[in-house]
Amino acid sequence: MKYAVIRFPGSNCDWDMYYVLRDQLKVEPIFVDYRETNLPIDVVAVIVPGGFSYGDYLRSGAIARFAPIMEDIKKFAEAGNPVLGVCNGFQILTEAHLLPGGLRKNQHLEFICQQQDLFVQNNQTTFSNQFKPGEKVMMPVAHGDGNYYCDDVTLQQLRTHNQIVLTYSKNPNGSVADIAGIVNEQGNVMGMMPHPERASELVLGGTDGLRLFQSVVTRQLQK
Ligand SMILES: NC(=O)CC[C@H](N)C(=O)O
Repeated sequence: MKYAVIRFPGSNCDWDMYYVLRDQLKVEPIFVDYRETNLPIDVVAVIVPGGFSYGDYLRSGAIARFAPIMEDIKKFAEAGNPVLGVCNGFQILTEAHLLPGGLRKNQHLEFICQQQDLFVQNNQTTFSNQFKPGEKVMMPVAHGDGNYYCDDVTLQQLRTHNQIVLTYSKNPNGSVADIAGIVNEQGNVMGMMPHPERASELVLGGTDGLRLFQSVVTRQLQK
């Protein structure tokens, strides 16, 4: 039962993620290099961590999506397995079309790094079942390109299928409909700009992020 943390050139939240999975969540994490073509057979969840893959050149996540490991991540996702992208991971998953929409430069064109209040809009997903509906939670954001955009038709689809999981209580970046995190229509792929791995220990200011990871474990134990 391994949790794969994918590493690209420029990933920088990989160790934070590994540490939280191992020491706080008590599951077995492994790093998987972007040059690999196959995920190890005993992987039960994939996490694409934050960072600046390929220096954010061209557009955040736009180069990483062509990395060899992405083909197998797509197959893994299509088979219904959980895939979570955080920050740059979210950007990579939209660029790879595993999630709809895209991430643009923050409206005010500045990098933001701050604690952020969020609302849980859907607590029925693989990634949010340990929250109460409408609950206010806190996780930090740290991004320059966190401005989620999708067209009106896509937004309507997101709403119809209950795919909006997290919204900002005070929109920090100009995201459409205050969106901070979404799932795909099947509900097994999630992308979010806030960093749950930086909110998984009291010493870091809170443990709301840990409950997001615990949601994944809970869902797996129910299988
Ligand atoms: N913390 C991160 O993952 C940063 C994400 C991204 N490279 C940005 O600045 O928007």
